[in-house]
Amino acid sequence: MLKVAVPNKGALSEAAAEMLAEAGYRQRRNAKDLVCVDADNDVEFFYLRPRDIAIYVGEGTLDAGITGRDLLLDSGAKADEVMTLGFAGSTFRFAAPRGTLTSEAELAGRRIATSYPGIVRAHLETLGIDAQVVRLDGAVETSIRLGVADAIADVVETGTTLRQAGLEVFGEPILQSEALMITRSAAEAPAGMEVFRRRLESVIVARTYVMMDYDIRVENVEKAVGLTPGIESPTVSPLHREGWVAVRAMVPRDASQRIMDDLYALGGRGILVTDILSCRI
Ligand SMILES: Nc1ncnc2c1ncn2[C@@H]1O[C@H](COP(=O)(O)OP(=O)(O)OP(=O)(O)O)[C@@H](O)[C@H]1O
Ligand SMILES: O=P(O)(O)OC[C@H]1O[C@H](OP(=O)(O)OP(=O)(O)O)[C@H](O)[C@@H]1O
Ligand SMILES: [Mg+2]
Repeated sequence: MLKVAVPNKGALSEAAAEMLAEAGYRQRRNAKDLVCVDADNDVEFFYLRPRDIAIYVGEGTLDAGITGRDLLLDSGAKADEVMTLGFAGSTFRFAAPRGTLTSEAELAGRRIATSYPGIVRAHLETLGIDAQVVRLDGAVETSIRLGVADAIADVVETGTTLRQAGLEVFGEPILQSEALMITRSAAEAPAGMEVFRRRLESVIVARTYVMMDYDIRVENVEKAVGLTPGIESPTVSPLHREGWVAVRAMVPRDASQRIMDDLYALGGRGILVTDILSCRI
């Protein structure tokens, strides 16, 4: 049975469970359950602290996991990104009280609070800066006011938490993070891994693309297909009406309105957009 680690709480947990459910996997009913066996699909899900997931996968105790790139890098575990999952996007950045620090060089000799000491130490080393790293479990934004640090390095999404704490980012972003599927480095894929990967990929594609159908005059079909090239190649079928064809292609969801405008301007009519429920491409 394939063993998969899923975040049991925090920013990744709900979106990960939703994605797995959409991929047709059974998920726990109760937020306190630690394990959920999906016997029909031959997968066992383990609900673990997001921070621990890369460690289990890196050790080979579990076959695959869902975690954040920042957590994977901070852990130093021997696990690799298989694919990005399209949620929990964030930036990892230095911040300090407004108007105090303006560049990384000013961190020399200061205290930096973070829940990600592995990333911060490695980054300071790359920059050649000697500073003290103070490891905290969370809510690091408060640490400066409470006097244990001069700056922080933390996850920033909207920036609301920083603003509320009177802090502002400075220097270059340390890294871009997002949710990932990870597996053990250099391990042979166990049975069922490829099916698991494909199912997650199918959810991402179904979320990212929509199906577009339209009718167009034959003489404009090449131009129209240029706007809707699809993933492999669009389907072009004859219409009963002389001189017209019907075209069907997958298009990126976020570009669909613009593509419809362009198709309409080209003479496309009966342009329909539908959701893709699931797919294999
Ligand atoms: N506001 C956010 N927006 C997007 N991603 C976030 C946000 N906060 C955290 N993350 C991401 O979620 C992942 C895990 O963070 P999370 O805060 O859920 O775990 P944790 O801090 O270990 O647990 P907890 O906060 O429950 O103590 C990381 O990859 C992080 O980048
Ligand atoms: O830029 P924002 O949109 O405000 O989001 C970023 C905040 O979200 C996370 O906190 P979380 O709720 O996980 O608390 P924690 O710091 O205790 O982990 C992260 O650690 C930041 O504090
Ligand atoms: Mg957190």
